[in-house]
Amino acid sequence: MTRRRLSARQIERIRAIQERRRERLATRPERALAELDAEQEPEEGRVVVRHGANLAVEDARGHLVHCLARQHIGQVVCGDRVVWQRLPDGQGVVTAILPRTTTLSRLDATGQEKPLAANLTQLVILIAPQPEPSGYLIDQYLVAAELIGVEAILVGNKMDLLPNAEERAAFQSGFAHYGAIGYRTFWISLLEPKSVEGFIAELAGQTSVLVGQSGVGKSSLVKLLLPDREIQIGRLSQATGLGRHTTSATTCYRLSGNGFLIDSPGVRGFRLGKIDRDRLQQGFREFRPYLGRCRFGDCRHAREPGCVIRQAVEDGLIAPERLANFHHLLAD
Ligand SMILES: Nc1nc2c(ncn2[C@@H]2O[C@H](COP(=O)(O)OP(=O)(O)OP(=O)(O)O)[C@@H](O)[C@H]2O)c(=O)[nH]1
Ligand SMILES: [Zn+2]
Repeated sequence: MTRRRLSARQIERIRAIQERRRERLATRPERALAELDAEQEPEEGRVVVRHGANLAVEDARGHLVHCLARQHIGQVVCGDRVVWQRLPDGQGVVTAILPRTTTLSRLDATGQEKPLAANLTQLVILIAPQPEPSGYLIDQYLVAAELIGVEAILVGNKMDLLPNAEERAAFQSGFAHYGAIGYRTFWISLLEPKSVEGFIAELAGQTSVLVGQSGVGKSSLVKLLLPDREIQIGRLSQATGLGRHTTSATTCYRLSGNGFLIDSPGVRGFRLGKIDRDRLQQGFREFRPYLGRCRFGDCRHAREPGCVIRQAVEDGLIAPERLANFHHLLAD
């Protein structure tokens, strides 16, 4: 899980190419399009579906092109910004992956990191009163978000199951410590459309990924967010020749309110891989001001004397359940 930034030069170069293309398209569209095709000059695009070796790339004009990737350029994933070239038959070949800002990865059977999606900006963690939430799982997702370098928001769904105000307040107070360390929290019910508005506004301008336990309402939420999902899939299938496989493929959907949702069974089932103590404690954002200040450099914040993290828990500055989950993750 890595975060890399584009250099100022790279950004400048991409801007210049985009600007030139926009100018040509605006002033002499016929000529510009003919030129593009005739020259088959490398273009930039975004991978919106990946299914095995098959890719659907959205070009600068918003058209979809069925592409295959050139060998040895690395694993291309959904959300990647790529350089591609049109072949005489109208299909394309991806020749390079542009630097990623963020990467969501999983560990494969051999323990190697395999990218699942790229350039996401936000992890949406869905919970509900039923099935009973697991703080342990929430903390795993939060650690992953921290290490990937994306925002995380916590969304409590099915609040209609707690119509009683006291019950609802009691449930919500179990997650107050997340708000206290800066994670935004939303309480919604898909049965009450008004309750979802504030949360939906958080998706604007972001590339979000939705995760959570089975049964919390992920599919239902996707249906609400993407009323045109079937149409988008149909369009992708048709334009790319990928067929209905696109329902199981990782797909970058366009949200109506200016944003993207990257979704697939694989992405929904994403779990934190194995990580060492140093990275793990970096993943607990409220620990960071204390790191390196314990008496022992390799302090595991358990029974060691002079542990500033445990002291912070005793002083009420760090939630005890967060430290407990840190230990649990460390032991796993
Ligand atoms: N009462 C209530 N039920 C809901 C709400 N949202 C979803 N559900 C129901 O919860 C059940 C599970 O929803 P799904 O959308 O299938 O959950 P999921 O997270 O996609 O589950 P998996 O596919 O197993 O990962 C369904 O019966 C939904 O109708 C809600 O806001 N309130
Ligand atoms: Zn310590």
